[in-house]
Amino acid sequence: MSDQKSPDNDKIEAAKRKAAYRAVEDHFRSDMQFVGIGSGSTIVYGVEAIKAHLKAHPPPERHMNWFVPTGWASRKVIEQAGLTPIAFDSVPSDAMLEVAFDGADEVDEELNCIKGGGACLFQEKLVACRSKKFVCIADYRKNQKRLLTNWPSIPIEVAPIAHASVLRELKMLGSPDPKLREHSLAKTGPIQTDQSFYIIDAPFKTLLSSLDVKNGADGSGKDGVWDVETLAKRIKEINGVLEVGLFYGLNGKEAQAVGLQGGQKPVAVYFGLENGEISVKRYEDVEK
Ligand SMILES: O=C(CO)[C@H](O)[C@H](O)COP(=O)(O)O
Repeated sequence: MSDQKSPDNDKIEAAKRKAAYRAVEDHFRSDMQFVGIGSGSTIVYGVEAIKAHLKAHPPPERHMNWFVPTGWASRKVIEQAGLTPIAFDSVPSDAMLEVAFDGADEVDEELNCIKGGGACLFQEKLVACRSKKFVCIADYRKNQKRLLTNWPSIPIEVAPIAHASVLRELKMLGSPDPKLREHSLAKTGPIQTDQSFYIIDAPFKTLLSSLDVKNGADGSGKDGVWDVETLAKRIKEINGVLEVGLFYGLNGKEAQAVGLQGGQKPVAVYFGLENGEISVKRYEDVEK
């Protein structure tokens, strides 16, 4: 039976909504031209907040706000709010997105994220990396010291023809039981992404951070213990993998400071808390 109306669920939804409004208040302006919109249940509140902001602060005359979706569902959310979508590949090549708002499945204390619970990780990473800044919105359940604490597995997008060999290689990397994601009605088969690819969910031991490695921990995969960056790169090397749902490395501001286009990590994560407050983790405050 669904727990859609349980008090816990109400608390979670209220936390997401509050975090979304604060993130939009801090990072959205009506004169922005290209804005990325992620996927999932939390970003729906982000779009609601953007719509409210535009109503209260209309854009300059003849100015267009374009919203770049990260998949079919995200495009629907944009359209239903009466906002104007633009496909990622229609954004002019000399333009950056001013900001991208998106959710996450889990966030660690370095702001590394697991994404892809909703199977949209490939386009979410494209959009994050084309944005001056990725701003993440989440509720208190997602806030953990290390990745794979509460969230059980890493979503990986794979070419259908390669799924069996990718499963095999993931086991060789120490994932005890990687699984092809299927529809809840199993007879309809594996779920397909917006690229018509499959998703594999691969559990691993709780991941180390880059600070752990700096402090001497071994994240090379020996005994099945990995750090976020080493594992993400190793999985991405597997033939047939399109993208891995670990967002790590530089964020947009850090990337631009060294002459790169953009980064995978958020510049800030807005967590809605159980008590109705908001906790903001900013990259400036992360111990390096
Ligand atoms: O990565 C994602 C989709 O692929 C989502 O951002 C992530 O799964 C969070 O979703 P929700 O806001 O529903 O908890």
